[in-house]
Amino acid sequence: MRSGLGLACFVLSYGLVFTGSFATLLDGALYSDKLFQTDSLKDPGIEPAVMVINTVLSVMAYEYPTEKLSVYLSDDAASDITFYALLEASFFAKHWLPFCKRFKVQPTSPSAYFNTIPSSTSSINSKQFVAIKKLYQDMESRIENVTKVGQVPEEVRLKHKGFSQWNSYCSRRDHDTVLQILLHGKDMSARDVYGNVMPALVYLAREKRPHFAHNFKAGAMNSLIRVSSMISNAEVILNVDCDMYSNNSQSLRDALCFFMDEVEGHEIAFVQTPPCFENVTKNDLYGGAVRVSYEVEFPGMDGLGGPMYVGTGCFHRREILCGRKFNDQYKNDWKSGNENIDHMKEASLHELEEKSKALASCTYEENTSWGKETGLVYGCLVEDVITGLSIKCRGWKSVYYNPQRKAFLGVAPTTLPETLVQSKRWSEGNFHILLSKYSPTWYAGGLINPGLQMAYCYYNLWVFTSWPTLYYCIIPSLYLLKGIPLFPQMSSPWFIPFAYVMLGDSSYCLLEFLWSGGTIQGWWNELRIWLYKRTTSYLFAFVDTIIKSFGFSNAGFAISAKVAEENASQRYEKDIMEFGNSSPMMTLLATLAMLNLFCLLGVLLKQVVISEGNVRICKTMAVQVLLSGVLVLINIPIYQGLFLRKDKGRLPGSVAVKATTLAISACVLFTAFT
Ligand SMILES: O=c1ccn([C@@H]2O[C@H](COP(=O)(O)OP(=O)(O)O[C@H]3O[C@H](CO)[C@@H](O)[C@H](O)[C@H]3O)[C@@H](O)[C@H]2O)c(=O)[nH]1
Ligand SMILES: [Mn+2]
Repeated sequence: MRSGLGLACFVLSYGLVFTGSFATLLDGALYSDKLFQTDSLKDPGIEPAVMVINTVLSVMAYEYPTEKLSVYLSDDAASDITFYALLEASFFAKHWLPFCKRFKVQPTSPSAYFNTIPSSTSSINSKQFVAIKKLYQDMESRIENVTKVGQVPEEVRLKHKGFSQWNSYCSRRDHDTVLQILLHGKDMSARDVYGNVMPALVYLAREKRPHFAHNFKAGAMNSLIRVSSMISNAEVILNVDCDMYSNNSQSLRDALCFFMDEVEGHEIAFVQTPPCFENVTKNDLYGGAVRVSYEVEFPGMDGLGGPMYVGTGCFHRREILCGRKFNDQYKNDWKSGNENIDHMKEASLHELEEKSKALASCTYEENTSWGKETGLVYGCLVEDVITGLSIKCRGWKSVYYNPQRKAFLGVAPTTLPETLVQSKRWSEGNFHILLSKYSPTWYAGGLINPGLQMAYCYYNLWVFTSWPTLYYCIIPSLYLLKGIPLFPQMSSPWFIPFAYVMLGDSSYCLLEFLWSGGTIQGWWNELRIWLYKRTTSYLFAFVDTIIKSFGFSNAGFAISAKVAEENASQRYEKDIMEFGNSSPMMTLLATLAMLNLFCLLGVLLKQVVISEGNVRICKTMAVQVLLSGVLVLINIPIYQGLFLRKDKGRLPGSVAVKATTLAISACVLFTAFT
């Protein structure tokens, strides 16, 4: 394979602290006890610097000609601690990269590597292993100390000119662009310990001002696209979230092969790898692995023009991301790429920095097509999916690349509230696409494959599934309590279609799940999450979208937490569900669980008291009993969380009171007045 293509890796980070405008009341309530408190520099933060640099180091160590590789870190919190960590990483990389090359290290994220390879069984020369591990641990503890203190020590600040850029810094939402080229081929000192060229390494915190929308991740990506076009202008861009690391140092070459394919390569805009997570447990309590999507749905879409762009672990062709329309002439157009930066060849690094800084200013995009036709599309909570769709509508295809050794591994949410908030963001974003300019229902018609149109709709219509699900969680149980059958009797032929749908659907889903590598317990857990997402996330996303469309609030990107406190992690490992707050979402879930419990208990009690025997109820209302029964069984973790557990992750007493009162009132009112 020709190794001529340049690659820019974008690592996106929100930095050490939680920032950004929180828009919705619902999110606000949900996050109030967890995230708002992290708004202090001393907090370990939701995206720890050590995690971020591990991502950076893992992509720097790709098996690829280093002079063609540049890595950009976007720090949306503009934290000097993250900058300090990156500076440390740039020194450590001088040892780490040659070590990875020499011993074919996998994964190339040092922390993941040291965690997976116990030193005793290592086949690697143990002296070198011990030495590099020590270097890493020393660096890690220095960074952790600085994070704990919340301040970079004065003597370190004085040693690197980059820190002076924080002199004019006001707050995370109000600061100049901070840009520092830490490693670059032009700089003779940017060599590893054996004197080899290293990949370029750039720190960027784009300018932010209170009165300018920063457009969250999409805004950060667009700044990176521009800044990198000045510094390296590589033809291919890879973007990785800071909570993922490269787990397969070959995957970059493989991905580029798709673009360079002589027959179809010219049609391909991006190559998406599945987001996989290293922290999902065997039975995947929160359904974080999204198995069926990545093992069944995405390969399906691959046959219809290619999968969606899902934001991380995706290789893009720069020009196409910047708005280029498809035409057949695009073939073999690779060489034209780097003319743009030829004129920069003579410039000094300082000049490069200054020129690039201007591209990350918050006024740069005014009256331009950035965020509309150029770069990532703004205004949608799943900026990636809408951007991918817009690219497809311009005539391009994409490729799904799912190598055996996963290309990237990340962190999935480890609590129920986080899972539900993330899913709310996704479903809200997807609903937004349905209503947007690029709606697959009308705009995309004729532009993309009808099958792909349907696939997009499948995701875009998520929010609507909340209504039937809520109906089935409430109404049949209430009618059961009242003694009114809603479904055909078991002896009636009309029962057959119901039985067919119930059995057919659940056994098909189960098989699909097992086939995708899951366990039976995992399927049951996923069924629970399926239910919880539909009754809370999707409902709240729907309501929020309506409220927003009347202009009452703006969309906000609720960042997913990346670290959990010690006890919570232990519970996570043991598959004990973590609730831990009294948000409206938790109250709603608890109320539905209590309602079903009361209805089922009520009806059983009636059977005992009015000794008509169990025969009648089984005959006339079997489906309702089954439905309530399954709902009660699936909600067992909620009952435990409400009444049996004492740890911090349980449901608070106030939720128990609210849920019980609401559920009893619903039962009483329903039986009395209908
Ligand atoms: O204003 C922002 C907000 C987020 N990010 C970064 O965006 C990434 C994704 O954010 P995260 O909180 O981790 O969200 P997830 O729910 O884990 O992300 C999934 O969903 C997002 C869309 O909702 C996609 O963009 C992501 O790629 C996908 O992994 C992280 O690296 C963040 O640092 C920014 O740089 N700036
Ligand atoms: Mn994430």
